[in-house]
Amino acid sequence: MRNITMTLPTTRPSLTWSWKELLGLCKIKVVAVMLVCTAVGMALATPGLPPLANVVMGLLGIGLASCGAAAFNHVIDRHLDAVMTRTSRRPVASKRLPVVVALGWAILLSIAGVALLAWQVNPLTAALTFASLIGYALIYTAFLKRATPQNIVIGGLAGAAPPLLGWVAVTGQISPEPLLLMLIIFAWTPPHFWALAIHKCDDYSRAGIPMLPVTHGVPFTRLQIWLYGWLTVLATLLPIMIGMSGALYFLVVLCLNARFMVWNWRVWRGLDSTAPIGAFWFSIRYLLGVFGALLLDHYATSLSW
Ligand code: HEM
Ligand SMILES: CC(C)=CCC/C(C)=C/CC/C(C)=C/COP(=O)(O)OP(=O)(O)O
Repeated sequence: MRNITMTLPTTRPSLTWSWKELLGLCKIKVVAVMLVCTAVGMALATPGLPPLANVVMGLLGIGLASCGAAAFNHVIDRHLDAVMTRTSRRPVASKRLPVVVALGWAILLSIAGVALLAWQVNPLTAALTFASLIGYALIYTAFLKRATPQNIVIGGLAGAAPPLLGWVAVTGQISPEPLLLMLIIFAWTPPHFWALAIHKCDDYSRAGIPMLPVTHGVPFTRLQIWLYGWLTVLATLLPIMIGMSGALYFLVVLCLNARFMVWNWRVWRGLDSTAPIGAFWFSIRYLLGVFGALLLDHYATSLSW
């Protein structure tokens, strides 16, 4: 009797855990923040409200493709993930989910997302989303991540694409404004990620991944975070300089930038061992704050017309 109860959970895999594991491949929280940036790109693309169909289908398609890219990352990185404490409990790395199932899920999500965009939104959005998917799932994950400490800088282009994708989903064309929004995320990625990489340096070292703190040391990485922090601050001021955003955005971003740079300063000066992980978590609130301010300012200006 005791034997039966102990073996039941492993011999009877049910659909319930399968769905939970499949969802676990999607990096839901990261994709959710990306979709916020996508939605802001959509909103800023037009003076009034963007067409509802483009918004719904665009967010759905870009969301599905991003989840597909994340699932590919879980499959390709399964051996590295298994070695790192932060990632070893992931579904494929821990062998709870078969590789073939995860791969099928990644392909299904990616095809569904890109096809939906091509069919219901426009071909340019589908093409750019596909390029971002390849950029993250293949170029970053399978190649750059293992090859160079600049992996996240180059790979950051794919992660920075969401506001451009949102803009193109509404207008059907690429313009300079969404490229500025992309630049904000692109410059933000190194302070976002290298702060975590310092905190998890031993993990990356053990897995043999050439992240900057592993290859060039923690003090050099702290300096890079400080410098890219300033680049991010400059990038957030560009929408004001070109007249895309106004006083409300400026005020919010001033406060956010001050806090962001205090965190980056604490990391740079190496004041305490908790600064890097604190800076990492703040970076996410910061990005949401900057994009929230862009949205608020856009509609505040529209309403006052
Ligand atoms: C190449 C670019 C990027 C790299 C290398 C990177 C790296 C990471 C890593 C390693 C984590 C920890 C994940 C975990 O423990 O599960 C993380 C978390 C996170 N990242 Fe990034 N990231 C990048 C771009 C982005 C972008 C573009 C966004 C959003 C627009 C984003 C939003 C987030 C969020 C919201 C979390 C927290 C997830 C959670 O709470 O589980 N990241 N990032
Ligand atoms: C279509 C489109 C916009 C695609 C972008 C897809 C996407 C989910 C990008 C997320 C960026 C990210 C979390 C990188 C970390 O990967 P990592 O492998 O370094 O981190 P890990 O060790 O936590 O897996």
